[in-house]
Amino acid sequence: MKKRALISVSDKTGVVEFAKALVALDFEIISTGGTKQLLDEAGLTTIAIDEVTGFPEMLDGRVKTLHPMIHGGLLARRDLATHLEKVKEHQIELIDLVYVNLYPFKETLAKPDATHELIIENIDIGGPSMLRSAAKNYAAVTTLVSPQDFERVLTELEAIGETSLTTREYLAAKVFSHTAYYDALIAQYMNQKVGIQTPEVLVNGYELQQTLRYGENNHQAASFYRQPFSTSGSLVNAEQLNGKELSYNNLRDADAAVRIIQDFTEPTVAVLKHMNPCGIGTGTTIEDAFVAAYEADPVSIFGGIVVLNREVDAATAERMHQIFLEIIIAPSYTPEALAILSKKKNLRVLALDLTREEADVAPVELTSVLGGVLVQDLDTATEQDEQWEVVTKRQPTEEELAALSFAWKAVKHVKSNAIVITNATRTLGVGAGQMNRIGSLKIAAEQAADQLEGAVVGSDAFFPMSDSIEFLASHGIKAVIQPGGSIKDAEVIALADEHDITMIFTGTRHFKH
Ligand SMILES: NC(=O)c1ncn([C@@H]2O[C@H](COP(=O)(O)O)[C@@H](O)[C@H]2O)c1NC=O
Repeated sequence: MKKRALISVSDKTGVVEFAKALVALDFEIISTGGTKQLLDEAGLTTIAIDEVTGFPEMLDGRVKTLHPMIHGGLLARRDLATHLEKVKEHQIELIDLVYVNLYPFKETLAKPDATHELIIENIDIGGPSMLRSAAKNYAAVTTLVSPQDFERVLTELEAIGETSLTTREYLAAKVFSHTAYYDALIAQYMNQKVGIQTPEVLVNGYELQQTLRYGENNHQAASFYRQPFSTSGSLVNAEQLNGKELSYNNLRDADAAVRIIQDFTEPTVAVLKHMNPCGIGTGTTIEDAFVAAYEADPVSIFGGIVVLNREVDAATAERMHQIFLEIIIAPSYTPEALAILSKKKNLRVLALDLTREEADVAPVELTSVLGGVLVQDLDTATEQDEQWEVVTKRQPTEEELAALSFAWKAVKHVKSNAIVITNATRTLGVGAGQMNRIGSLKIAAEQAADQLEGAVVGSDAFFPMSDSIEFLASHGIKAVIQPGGSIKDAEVIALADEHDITMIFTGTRHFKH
């Protein structure tokens, strides 16, 4: 007896060739409306689904294959006499192979003018049902969701007249991932539609972007997955113009770099090491900004990641060419600049639109912990200085205010406890990740060294002790910006007044762990 294949696909790429190959292997083909029409036009003889079900396709295609004549043929266990007797009793013919791809739900969501009604119509019901029935019965049924697997299946059929159990099981695993991802997209859409922010179960789906050579260390396996709808300013959209493949650590550093630069509008360059900025500089041109970022820390830039928020010109490229760098990220490069940077074959050069996407809902980030994930809104807050409060008697000068604004934008991107010492155009000292605040302050001050005259300090969280103020006073610092909110605020303010220091409270904390 001939074997039976059921083919019902929305994306019809390659389906004619696949069906022809199956027919040549002595399969008969059952098919639904549009798919059948295409196959018939290609000269194949196929069986209409309603011939099998005895029911017309109805309700605008909402009901076509949802029928015991189909699901019985897919689900019946071939090793159980009772099952085989039952299908025989109901004249259900067994189906051996299924190729289904689903209504384009994701593609519909991506259309800017898609109505809710259209989106709902693009939820496939019959397709996933068939895939699940067939995949559950992988002991006997071969299930395909993608042309990727045509070759493997056809090769086995040609060689031994059937697919191997290993292949059927592998394909079933793919199917269940495929339908789960499809449903995750539907769940996400519906949650967003009705405003469920904290669903009972979290079913985010991701698509493989690339496998990585290894993770943080070379004994750790790693891969990179992208969200279904990647946002602009995200590394998944970066075009690599030169250099070695990005590693796990590169991706994390590059991501941190993109986050920093998105908070700056004027020509700005940030240099990072291990996800912390070692220098941030601004200028009237991108070359000026690079010089400022370089001068911020000419030592740590060695092996660093550089992100620039303007097109890279030849002059800036020439400066960067003089230094050993890991990655350069910018929106674009002049041909001359790219030619200069490409002289180093390992230097990773990425072109990326750095604009932060305006989202309808707050973008969230997931952080894994042992046994779960934490979900939070991205820290996209960039406070307006009108909301800031000068809590000391001394008011900032205009120049100090510009420097404090810069310091506040910079310190947000430094690991806590974070202290930056800056002027209005660049960082002078960065104290990152120390276990006490004064420790970070001392590191930043040591780096700023003889540049403290007129410099200001930014602190990502409040000063829990007045010792930091004593330190600032003894180093001649005259202006500080911090969130405020400590039980010792009054003491800290009084001490700042005593030393004629200006202090601004922003009211917003920027911890970064
Ligand atoms: N309702 C059903 O019984 C049903 N059975 C199959 N489909 C889908 O219909 C599509 C193919 O339709 P056509 O062959 O008419 O172009 C496939 O994406 C398949 O997943 C169905 N449609 C949606 O649920």
